[in-house]
Amino acid sequence: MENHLQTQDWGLGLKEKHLIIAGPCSAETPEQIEKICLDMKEANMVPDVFRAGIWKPRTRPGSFEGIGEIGLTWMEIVRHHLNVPITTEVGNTAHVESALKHGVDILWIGARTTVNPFAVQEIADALKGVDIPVMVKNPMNPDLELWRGALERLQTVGINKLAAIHRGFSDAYDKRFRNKPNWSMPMHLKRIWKGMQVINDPSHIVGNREGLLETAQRAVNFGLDGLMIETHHDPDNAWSDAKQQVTPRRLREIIDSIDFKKPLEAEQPSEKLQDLRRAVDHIDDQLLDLLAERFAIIDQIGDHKREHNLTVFQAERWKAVMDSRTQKGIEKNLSEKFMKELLYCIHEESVKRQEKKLREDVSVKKSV
Ligand SMILES: O=C(O)C(=O)C[C@]1(C(=O)O)C=C[C@@H](O)C=C1
Repeated sequence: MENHLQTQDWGLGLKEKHLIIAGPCSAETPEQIEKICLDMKEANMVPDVFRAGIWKPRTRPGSFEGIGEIGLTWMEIVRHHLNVPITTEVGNTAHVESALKHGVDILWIGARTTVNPFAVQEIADALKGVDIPVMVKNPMNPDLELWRGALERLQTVGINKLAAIHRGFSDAYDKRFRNKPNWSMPMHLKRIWKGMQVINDPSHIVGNREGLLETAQRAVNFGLDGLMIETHHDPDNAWSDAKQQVTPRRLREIIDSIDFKKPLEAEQPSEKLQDLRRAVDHIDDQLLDLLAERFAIIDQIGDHKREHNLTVFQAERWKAVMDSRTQKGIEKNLSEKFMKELLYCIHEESVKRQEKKLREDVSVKKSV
């Protein structure tokens, strides 16, 4: 599925790269909305898009679950002061109807909704025939197909103005993050869905104010297309997500500290870069030849195992291979994690190849 419209073609006057989406976690009162807008202007931090949560999915009942539809009437205040498009999260058909009634410019689907194809389909059905951009946050769990599937469900009903948001993934053990980032997943999404822009949401990834800059910078380094950062005039007293919101002034500092890299595609690579890339091409060719050679030998070992009735998986040998190669890799300045992942991958392929041969052999025997 491709040929969706990118942010710069949404008809909202947005740019292509490094969109800044900011605003409070939740709309609380008209006064709060106005104060945030005024502080944004004062700090010279008017975002490209203003965000405000109206309905908040909370983990447990009892905490503030959003102000509801009335908050949408306050968005006129934003239009008056900032004159930028407005986005809010929708989690069901009623939210969609209400958001459309009040002229919300961009919708987003949250992680807790993306995870449920029934819910996404209901929202998509409610949007049939409507011309509105929709951004889809990654599901709670790192499941690329589920993320892609949600975008496809929207495109199938005719929503063509699409973008994705990486807000990290729930992780029961790693408590360094509120939602652990998985940088390879948005990059993978961009690879399989050409032109898909991915906004990064460092607020939900780090869950505090201190780590925002570092995570935002990493997102830019990984080539993501924009940032969504929760912004409140008085973060400590925010009604939701108080710990991770920043003032417009602080947001200005964060944005000014980020080193926005140039997109390389836009210009001709220098002579030096071209030389270095040629060297990489050459090494990759050699790597592939060596891998092909290794697997040719693996196939011979497979034949031998079949003839001598040996199991494909050889735990002791494999442990020795893993340990020695990992150690050698570390000595050559390759990370242990990388070495282990690479070796697992190679081993899995070896086992699959040998096992396939064994199966073929069984089916030949059966047919004679
Ligand atoms: O040494 C073997 O028995 C092999 O088949 C090779 C190999 C490998 O890829 O290095 C593959 C499978 C075994 O579990 C152990 C090692």
